[in-house]
Amino acid sequence: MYALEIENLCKDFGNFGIKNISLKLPVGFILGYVGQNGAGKTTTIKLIMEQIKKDSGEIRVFGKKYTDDEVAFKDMIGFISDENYFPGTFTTKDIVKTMKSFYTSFDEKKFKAYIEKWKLPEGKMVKNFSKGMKMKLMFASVLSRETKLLILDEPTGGLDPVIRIEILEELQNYISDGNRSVIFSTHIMSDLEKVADYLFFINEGKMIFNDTKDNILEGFLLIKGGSSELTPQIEKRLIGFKKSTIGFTGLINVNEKENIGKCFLTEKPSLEDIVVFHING
Ligand SMILES: Nc1ncnc2c1ncn2[C@@H]1O[C@H](COP(=O)(O)OP(=O)(O)OP(=O)(O)O)[C@@H](O)[C@H]1O
Repeated sequence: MYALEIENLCKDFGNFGIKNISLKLPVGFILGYVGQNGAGKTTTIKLIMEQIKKDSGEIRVFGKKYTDDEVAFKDMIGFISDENYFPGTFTTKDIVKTMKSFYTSFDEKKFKAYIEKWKLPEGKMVKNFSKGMKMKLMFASVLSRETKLLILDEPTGGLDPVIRIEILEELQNYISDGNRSVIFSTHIMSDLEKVADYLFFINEGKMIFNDTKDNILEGFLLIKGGSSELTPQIEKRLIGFKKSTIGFTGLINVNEKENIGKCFLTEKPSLEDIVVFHING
């Protein structure tokens, strides 16, 4: 069984669409959902959460569809978006009251421990919290429930490096018993390098690649050569490239190495290189 299984998911908005997306996230792992602004990350997340209706396809969380049992489906999921979803006038006390009324598994003691650990002010209204404090508050509320899958839409965007690292550590703790999984969208490649086990790269609503992070890093090579070496034959083998005054750098599939000849310098790409050259290509 998979923590999250998506099969042939489609949603057409007219000028944009999610086009036949499929993915499988095994239990006990973290998947990074990557793509440019407007690539379709939030739309995919909203489709999983049934905040918008899909046109076709199947979505299962731990084997269950939303339509099997809405409450049980939502109970399994902890959702965090990059925007605070608590009313601005709420204090931590109001959050406890609300969470208790919605979720039987909400553990007030655990919540209070997070509030203390992260030094979140108890009397202050949420609207007066900083961005990092609001994000920690959402994490505290979600992590104080019994969930199996965290779905996070840019949870670390706009946060300082210290808070980002704390949050990434929480994600690793969350999956450490091997029974839970995380999917998170992000633009921050260093966060993916730190914690993601799997990567899904979406562009213009379509899947570009989807594999373990290690396979993706091993699957491509950077090649470097002089300007005159960038012949049309070489160019067509490149996934993407950039030119400089003295030469070019391009990305190839690792199994193209034999076909491009030996005159080029090769280097292992970073995740950022892989993503950027795919987009430029
Ligand atoms: N309800 C809607 N109706 C019509 N178009 C929509 C709707 N929701 C999203 N879109 C379009 O879908 C496209 C993808 O948007 P989405 O928010 O999924 O991108 P994203 O990858 O999350 O981008 P970002 O990184 O900027 O958050 C955009 O062109 C957006 O305008």
